[in-house]
Amino acid sequence: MSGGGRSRRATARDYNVVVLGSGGVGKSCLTAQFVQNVWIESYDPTIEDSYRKHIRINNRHAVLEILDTAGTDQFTAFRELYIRQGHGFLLVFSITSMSSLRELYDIYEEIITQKRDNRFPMVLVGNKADLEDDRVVDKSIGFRLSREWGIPYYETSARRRTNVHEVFAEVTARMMDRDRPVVRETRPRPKCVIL
Ligand SMILES: Nc1nc2c(ncn2[C@@H]2O[C@H](COP(=O)(O)OP(=O)(O)OP(=O)(O)O)[C@@H](O)[C@H]2O)c(=O)[nH]1
Repeated sequence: MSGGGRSRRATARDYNVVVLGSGGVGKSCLTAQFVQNVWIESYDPTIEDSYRKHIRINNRHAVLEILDTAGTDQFTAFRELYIRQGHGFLLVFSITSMSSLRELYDIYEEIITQKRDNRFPMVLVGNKADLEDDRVVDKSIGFRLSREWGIPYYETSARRRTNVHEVFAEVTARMMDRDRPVVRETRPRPKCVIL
């Protein structure tokens, strides 16, 4: 490293964020909105996509390597590998599908078992919150589960760009907090907008 002051970017830490959840819940749309500010109307099942994005949280800079995973059943074999790579996870379901929420139970268990840590950085994400008329998962269920798991719950709409940045900011803040030794400063929580 050259003399003089190190740039802020040079001190940035890389984090792997893995976006998990069943097929069609909106993992790719959330990721595309966060990384590229674009909305994707069509459904093209993902095999695996990764993105790189710089983010600044409470004056600290991080580089996120975001892995948008496949939700369809034939790819569950890869989940162990995804989990091994992750420093933080977005657990995504659709508020229009109770089964998509149920499928997260196994994923959550797999994470805490593999990481041997039930405080691992994770955020529970109820997507498609713009489809209120089709809602089958009540907000109270999401909040109850998030309390049980000890992780935050956000409702998002990739379509309307609601809370998209917030969920990535929240998991990043948690990954950063985890890196800190002993004394933790209190940080303002990223604002959560519930639709
Ligand atoms: N109304 C609405 N539709 C959404 C939202 N997010 C995603 N969708 C739609 O849901 C469909 C599936 O979205 P994807 O982002 O491809 O879902 P995925 O979870 O990545 O699916 P897999 O790749 O199969 O795992 C697409 O037609 C999207 O346009 C949302 O917030 N609101």
